[in-house]
Amino acid sequence: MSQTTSLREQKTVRWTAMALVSMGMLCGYYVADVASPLKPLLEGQLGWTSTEYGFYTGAYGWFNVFLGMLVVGGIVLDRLGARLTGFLAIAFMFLGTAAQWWALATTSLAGSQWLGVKAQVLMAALGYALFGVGIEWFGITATKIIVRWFKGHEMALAMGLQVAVGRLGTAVALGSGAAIAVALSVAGPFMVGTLALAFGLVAFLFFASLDRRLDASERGSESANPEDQFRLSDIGGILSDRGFWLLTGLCALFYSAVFPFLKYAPDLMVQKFGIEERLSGIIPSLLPFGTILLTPFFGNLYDRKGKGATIMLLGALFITGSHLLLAVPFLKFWPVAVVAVLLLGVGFSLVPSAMWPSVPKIVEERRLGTAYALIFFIQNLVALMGVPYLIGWVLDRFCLRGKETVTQEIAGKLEEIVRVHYDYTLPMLLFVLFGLLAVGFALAMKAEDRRRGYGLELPAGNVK
Ligand SMILES: NCCCC[C@H](N)C(=O)NCC(=O)O
Repeated sequence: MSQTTSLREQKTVRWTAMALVSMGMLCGYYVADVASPLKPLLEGQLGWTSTEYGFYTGAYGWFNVFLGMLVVGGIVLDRLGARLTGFLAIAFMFLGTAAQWWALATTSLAGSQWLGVKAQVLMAALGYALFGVGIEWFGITATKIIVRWFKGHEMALAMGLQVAVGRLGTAVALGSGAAIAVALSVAGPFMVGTLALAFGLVAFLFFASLDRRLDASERGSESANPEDQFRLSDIGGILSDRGFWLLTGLCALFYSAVFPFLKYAPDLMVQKFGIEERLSGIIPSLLPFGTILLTPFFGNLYDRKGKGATIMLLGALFITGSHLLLAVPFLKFWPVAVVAVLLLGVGFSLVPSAMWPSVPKIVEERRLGTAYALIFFIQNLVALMGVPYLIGWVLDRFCLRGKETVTQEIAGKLEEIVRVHYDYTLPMLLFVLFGLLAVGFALAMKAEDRRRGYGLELPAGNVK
């Protein structure tokens, strides 16, 4: 069968496939980040501490790391294909979000403890952990789908756009989460997320039928050639590559400076810049909004001009500078926060736009699902589980400045809530440290690329 008759050669069809898959990303990222603007409300209305919030938000990685679900996901993807893995992923996200909705809405858990933890906190955490499996499986599946549909075409642009659609979900979550919670209840944003994921599932079923047609147009299955089948022994091959480890290190450190920051950014706006709780997600939402245009822009630049390793280095420098600005204690005016968040947005666009399309330059296609899963595994362990918990613990242990009881209107009623005050200097310095370490890894990656000739500085069309 000649390449020209394949369905992927039709531009409209491959972009339709990309759009359908991106719906899952949109809804998934909304739920992933919707708790961030709720932190002050979880503390004020439900009596959570920062450590409990960090415990809950770090639960994202529990099953991925401790049950090895990310590696299982990579193997399921490479052996059973993207359609089944994608379907399971959205189903996990849906169930995990419904569980979080229930945990925050029910009164039946009030006052109970499970394993020494507030039952409500643990139930919400377990829901988030299941959701975390789903969104990570979906992330690696969507990336592999893009490689399959776009290789030899606009691959970095498509990956950039897919990430950008996800970031739109984050922006909507940050911008609207607190307002929905104030209007309905603190569980309200999770109800919206559950409904959105049902929609994402339907969109993915449409994609699956298109993908089946792609198979038919190529008269084969997703992995028709036995030579192309993934083998367990391939894991050793991936792990013995220094370039793979440098990219993984950069990924873990870069995302440690960004994703956990997003979990605390609305609270930082309240605590340091004096922004009203209801509006606390607005400035942080500029971050994902900025990346919506910039990530595909830099992805397109990488496709056409190359310079992937340089783009990653620049991105790491931008995030370090931005966190430094936010760490300075006397810079408390909200325009400083806007500038810093915009700088962070540039960094948050530069690194992923070059990092994810660089993986196929380092790892063979048949090993890609597992390679992405291994990278995400380390990222989950460090950036999505360890660091969010660490920041919550640091806040409670070293940064508490006092508490007061205030009256606030919630769902139309006046209620007394507790307002907790923190000094965010130390957590921000930790984010600066992660940025600096990411710069170190980006420099080492650039040197390794020169030595091994991965082609990270070359334009598209040079994938091995
Ligand atoms: N807040 C969503 C977390 C997604 C984590 C995922 N492992 C990932 O890194 N995706 C790529 C990205 O840049 O969002």
